[in-house]
Amino acid sequence: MSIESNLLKKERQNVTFSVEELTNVWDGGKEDTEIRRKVVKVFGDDPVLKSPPICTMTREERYTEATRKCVYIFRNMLQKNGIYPGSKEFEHFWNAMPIEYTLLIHMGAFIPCIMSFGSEEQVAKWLPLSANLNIICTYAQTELGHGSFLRGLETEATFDRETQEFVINCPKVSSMKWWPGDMGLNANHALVMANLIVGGKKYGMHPFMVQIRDLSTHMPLPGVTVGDIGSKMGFEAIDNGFLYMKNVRIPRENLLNKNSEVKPDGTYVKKASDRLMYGSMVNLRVNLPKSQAIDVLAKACTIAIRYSAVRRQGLLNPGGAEVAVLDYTLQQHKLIPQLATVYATKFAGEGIIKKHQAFLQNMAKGNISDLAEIHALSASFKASVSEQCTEGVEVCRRACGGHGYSQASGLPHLLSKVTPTCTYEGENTVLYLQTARYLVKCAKEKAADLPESILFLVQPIQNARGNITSLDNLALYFKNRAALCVQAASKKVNQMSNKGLAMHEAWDKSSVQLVHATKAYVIQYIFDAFASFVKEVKCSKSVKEILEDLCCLYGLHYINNCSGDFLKLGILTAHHCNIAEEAEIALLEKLRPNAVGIVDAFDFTDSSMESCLGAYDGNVYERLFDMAKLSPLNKEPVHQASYKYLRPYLLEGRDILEGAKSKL
Ligand SMILES: CCCCCCCC(=O)SCCNC(=O)CCNC(=O)[C@H](O)C(C)(C)COP(=O)(O)OP(=O)(O)OC[C@H]1O[C@@H](n2cnc3c(N)ncnc32)[C@H](O)[C@@H]1OP(=O)(O)O
Ligand SMILES: Cc1cc2nc3c(=O)[nH]c(=O)nc-3n(C[C@H](O)[C@H](O)[C@H](O)COP(=O)(O)OP(=O)(O)OC[C@H]3O[C@@H](n4cnc5c(N)ncnc54)[C@H](O)[C@@H]3O)c2cc1C
Repeated sequence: MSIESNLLKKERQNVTFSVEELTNVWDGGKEDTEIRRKVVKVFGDDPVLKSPPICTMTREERYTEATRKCVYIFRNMLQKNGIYPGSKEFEHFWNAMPIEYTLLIHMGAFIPCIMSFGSEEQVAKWLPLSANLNIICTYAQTELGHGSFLRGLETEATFDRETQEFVINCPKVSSMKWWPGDMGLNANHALVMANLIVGGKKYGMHPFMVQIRDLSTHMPLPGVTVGDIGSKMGFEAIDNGFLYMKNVRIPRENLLNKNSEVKPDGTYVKKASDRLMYGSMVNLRVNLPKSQAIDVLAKACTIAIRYSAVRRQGLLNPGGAEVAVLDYTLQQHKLIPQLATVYATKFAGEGIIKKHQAFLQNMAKGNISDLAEIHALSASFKASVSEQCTEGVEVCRRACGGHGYSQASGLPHLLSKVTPTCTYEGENTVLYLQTARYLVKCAKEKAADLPESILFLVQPIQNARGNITSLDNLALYFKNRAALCVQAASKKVNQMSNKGLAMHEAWDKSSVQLVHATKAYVIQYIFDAFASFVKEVKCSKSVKEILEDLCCLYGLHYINNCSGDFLKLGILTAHHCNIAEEAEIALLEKLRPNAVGIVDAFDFTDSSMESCLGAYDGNVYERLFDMAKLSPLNKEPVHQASYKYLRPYLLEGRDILEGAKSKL
């Protein structure tokens, strides 16, 4: 056993709680852990899913491998192993997926869309075809020229009454669909969001099923120009695409018509609120943060904390032995708060998923009264979590020094996976502004008209009592800050508009405060949800203590990072801030011996991380060396490029050196 492996073994001996029990809490119960492990094992044991490490493959190889594996998974594996939508196993299968996958938009965005936009007959037609991969469909909303401002989308679907068809056109280069995943190479259909035009009248954005490739040859159909948009910062395996359509004709029945319909005579019938057109985005904003951001930060923490426990660098005591970098308070201050973020956002996110499920059940009965609340909550939650996780992964990467820059650490891959969560499914600033719009409206309402999650906005400010670092008091500081920030931002908008500025101008000039206030609102939501979870969870005293400490750390770290705000608003005094700073350092010291245990409890397999720094055995140096040997550049002892371009000068050098030698 290497020295590094021994060091991790010792760390594990010092852990003061049951790692297995914390894993159960993380998974949602013992039974869930068993199911997750069963699914992970099925995937891990299957030889068809083995590939070379991703950092040794080209983009084309990565796309090919990911597509090969996903077709096998969705067509064979899931059915063979009883992993059906709606089953507990299905909930865990994204967790077991290979490190790179395609068909995510087809399975994760298109299929839910067909269920929410399609009539019963349309669902009966398209769902089995897509579930069996007989068709591959992308979600084509964003265009080259517009992504955020959906009323600006330019693609048109014009009704031709004679032929009972819609004619799809992208009038300009800027109107072509750009970015959708699975679209460039794999998709043969696209769910196209286009402006409906009937009899010269525009009815706004509607969803249309458009076939874009021939089902036998896979060649683009007439009028369709489609392809991959090229290399990106990450997502190398995914064929994000462009789609340019000129006079592409589709049958009238291909307008997904659960919410609105065009009759054969051209009559437009609206069956439900326009807002439901945005429902697919709410669905993804609720469900994506866990797999695409929170789990990514959890993996980055696992890598950085295990590595920091084996990496020896420098001395704490002059004359003493070299210490693990995790023993430095500053390293703890970088990494342990990231662990707190993982826990806080995961448990707060579960609350939002439950709220969304309740909303969907009500919607099925025709009640959409909670739509505004769930939209505001999911928009700001997605924005805040993606920001916190992106910043956290970069902190973890840099905390690994030089090796964190190497693809072999797995950290650059994680960073490039989490960064676009700030952009896709709604650019974060745009989403914060959506929530701000709701908060400003709520700030003017009477308490009786508000949902419980927002009541604090209009209630009198309460003073904290007793221990200033108790979870109850921390929750109160966050609530008071959110209420004061939202009230101040609303007041600013009103004052400017009272002074004569048009409402849109007053809004724009107040937008910095509005986004700030929205961030304050969502952080109070996350903290409150995590603190409530910690209070209610049934577990041993030792595991509860870990959770309480992480929750307290999440609150203190945030407060200490923006104490100016709490001071400015009169929520905390300078004396409180000093106590909060000391309390954070004390918590870091307390959590340090359990840090490896806490990341072990995430229970990631080595193959799910592909990291030389983060493997369970801690054998970092040998793994780095083995991975370097696999680099395609090391295939031959002499690389053609060095030989071809450098050799003439090397020969000159040789002659000079040999001449020099002979002169000596
Ligand atoms: C692993 C990789 C996975 C990658 C998956 C990525 C998939 C994608 O990225 S798909 C593309 C996603 N695109 C987006 O999310 C676009 C983001 N843009 C928006 O959401 C815009 O803010 C948008 C469209 C709402 C603005 O539209 P606009 O018509 O100007 O709205 P606006 O006037 O601000 O609001 C109109 C009303 O609708 C409401 N509303 C807006 N969005 C929603 C929503 N999603 N749900 C419910 N209500 C909504 C507003 O609250 C407002 O209500 P009210 O009038 O009562 O205040
Ligand atoms: C990896 C990836 C995958 C994607 N997958 C899909 C997909 O499958 N399907 C799909 O349809 N799309 C997809 N997209 C597109 C994505 O949804 C859009 O890029 C996103 O919605 C942002 O829109 P935009 O690019 O137009 O940004 P822009 O809106 O142009 O943003 C540029 C800047 O303008 C600012 N800005 C914009 N509006 C305002 C405002 N009102 N007030 C203040 N500031 C503002 C933004 O904050 C930002 O700083 C994907 C994108 C990526 C990166």
